[in-house]
Amino acid sequence: MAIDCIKTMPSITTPQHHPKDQDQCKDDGKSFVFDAQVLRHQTNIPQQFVWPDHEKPNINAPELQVPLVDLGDFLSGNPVAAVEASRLVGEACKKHGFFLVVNHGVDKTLIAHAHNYVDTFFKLPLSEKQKAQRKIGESCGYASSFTGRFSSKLPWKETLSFRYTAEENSSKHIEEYFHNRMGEDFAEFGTVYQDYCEAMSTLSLGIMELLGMSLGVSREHFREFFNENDSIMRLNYYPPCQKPDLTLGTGPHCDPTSLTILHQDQVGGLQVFVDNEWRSINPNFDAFVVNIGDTFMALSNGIYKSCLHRAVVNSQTPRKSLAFFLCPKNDKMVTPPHELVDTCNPRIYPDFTWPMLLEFTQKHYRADMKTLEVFTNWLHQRSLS
Ligand SMILES: C=C1C[C@]23C[C@@]1(O)CC[C@H]2[C@@]12CC[C@H](O)[C@@](C)(C(=O)O1)[C@H]2[C@@H]3C(=O)O
Ligand SMILES: O=C(O)CCC(=O)C(=O)O
Ligand SMILES: [Fe+2]
Repeated sequence: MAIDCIKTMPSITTPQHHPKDQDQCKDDGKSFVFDAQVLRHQTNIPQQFVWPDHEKPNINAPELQVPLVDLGDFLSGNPVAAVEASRLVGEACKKHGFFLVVNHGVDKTLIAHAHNYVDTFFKLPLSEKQKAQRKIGESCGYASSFTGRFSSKLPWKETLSFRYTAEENSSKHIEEYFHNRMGEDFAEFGTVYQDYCEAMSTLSLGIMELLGMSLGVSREHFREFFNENDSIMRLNYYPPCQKPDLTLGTGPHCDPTSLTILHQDQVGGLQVFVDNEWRSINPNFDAFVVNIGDTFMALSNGIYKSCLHRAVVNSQTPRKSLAFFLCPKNDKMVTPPHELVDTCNPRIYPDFTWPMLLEFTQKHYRADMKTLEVFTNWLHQRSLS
């Protein structure tokens, strides 16, 4: 039996949000396990994975072609390239909140290794993967679907998430984490993701310069804000599904984090919502997909959009993606720079810290396309009571 239990998640009620709308958990005392080795062959998928008709995917959504932002010349200080890259990024972030970067400077062999080790981990027997099991209320560890938290609209995927902290004198904590959780055989695994996260953190600081420039703020402002960051790395593994048109690998959502740097393998499945329709972003090994998340939308005073996206699955081939979620250090106040606020553009979101929003999505609200709006109302209500 592949599935058996559900746990309770505290729910909140605000004028904008009713727990029922989000299909939060009921507490019937049972527990689900998403065992991909079993489920990938089932032609009748469990009801918990069947999404409502209005959210069912078009697995053949039309491709969206977007201009590639060339970071090579920008990062090496070419002023003409900087103006062009900043124009493209500004346009994209105001419209839909994502863009693709090439010539990013990240070693291709490192990216390939990072993908290979996703296979290594997810092909392990369930009991081995569970050595790194994510606990309820935590954002790190192994999670098979979302089975401990929700009873419906479950994503057809497994994930492995871990923290990456960039600060002066920070140790090789990812190596230690895997060594402690998974044993000595995982030493090299830890080294690869330590190196990958360091490369992602460096790349995200370069992109922060570009975002600062494109918003008319100094190049340094957001780079400094994120220089020390407390980020999350997530490995997504989507097993084949015999009913890919009934379910979703990842439901429609905006990332609550600041900036996501995503690398998808050659299988395809990422879709973004642009001009009122879902469009596919075809895989490109040379490119990273960069999404604006809710926290950066707040930092830009709503000028840049948090990207609405989802992932579909297929009946044949497992799919992998590597997601680095850039997050500010815990004590940083998320507040827009003064250049982005004036009488014509008053503040849209109240000040908050990243741990407040993270806790909101872990304890009170299942991240979707309205997270930032509901969180804002929740903060306002709390400050009145
Ligand atoms: C199907 C889903 C997976 C997801 C929760 C959701 O209902 C829709 C949003 C997804 C998301 C995006 C942000 C975070 O990465 C995440 C952990 C979250 O809180 O919402 C994921 C969830 C996931 O990947 O499991
Ligand atoms: O796998 C993908 O392409 C998207 C994953 C995603 O959106 C996420 O992990 O937040
Ligand atoms: Fe996402």
